[in-house]
Amino acid sequence: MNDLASLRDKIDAIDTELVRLLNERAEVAKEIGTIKNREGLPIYSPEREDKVLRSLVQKSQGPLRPEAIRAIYCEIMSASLALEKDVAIACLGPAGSNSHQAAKSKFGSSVRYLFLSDVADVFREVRKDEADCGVVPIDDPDHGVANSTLDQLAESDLVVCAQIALQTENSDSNVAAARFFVIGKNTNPPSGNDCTMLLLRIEDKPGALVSALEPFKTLNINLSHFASRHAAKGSNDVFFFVEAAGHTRDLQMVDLFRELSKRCRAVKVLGSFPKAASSEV
Ligand SMILES: O=C(O)C(=O)C[C@]1(C(=O)O)C=C[C@@H](O)C=C1
Repeated sequence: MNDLASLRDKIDAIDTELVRLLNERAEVAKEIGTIKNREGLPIYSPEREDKVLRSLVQKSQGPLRPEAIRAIYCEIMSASLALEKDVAIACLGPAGSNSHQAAKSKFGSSVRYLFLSDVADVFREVRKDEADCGVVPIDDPDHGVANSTLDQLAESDLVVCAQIALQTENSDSNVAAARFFVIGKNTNPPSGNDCTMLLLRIEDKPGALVSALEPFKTLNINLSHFASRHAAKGSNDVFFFVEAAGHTRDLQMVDLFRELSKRCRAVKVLGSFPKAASSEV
């Protein structure tokens, strides 16, 4: 037998074993799905997916690149999700849009996608349980921050449960990352690698913002993103959206919220979710 044929025989044997193992894994995922459905737990577990991916990337000795491992496991977990429930993800259409691509890079090709025409509709479909989660833009290199998403987050009781970085190419062929949020109804448990999006409502007067940000410095909590919006018409308040390192259940977050509540008109937690993988940003 020539080299090529014998190497292909080897691959056939490995594939047979891989598919057997994948089906065995899928059976376990179905059992997890039965428990989750029985106990009313969320099917999508971003903190668990993040832990699985980080641990596999760390254990892998190559030659597969980390991005390849992430892409393969995105599809494996997508297939698990679809076996656990008829999972639907709402995003901005049409099929093939940046939002759809971002959603597919997180949820894979086994789940169902609903295409909506604006961000408010994505929030509405998730609130009505027509979709399990929604994917909405938060910032992109060409258009900056998506104000419609900030406005919906300020009003809505939905939370940010994951983020997605999508590499996009602009007209000058520069590659940059557009960021999207996954929104849902459930608060994530800690993954050990989280950040928290907060909305601070602050009076529009000198020194108010500096005072509100001071506790982050004192408690040594890193801030990674920052955006502002005027609160409702006729009000003299400004909304500041900040992304801080850590999870709301971290001990130092308790201290942070106590300090913030003294310095801000209102503080709203928009969600704690796993940080993007370093190769994604
Ligand atoms: O561990 C779980 O909760 C599962 O449902 C299994 C699994 C997986 O395939 O590993 C699938 C979907 C979840 O989002 C997370 C992980």
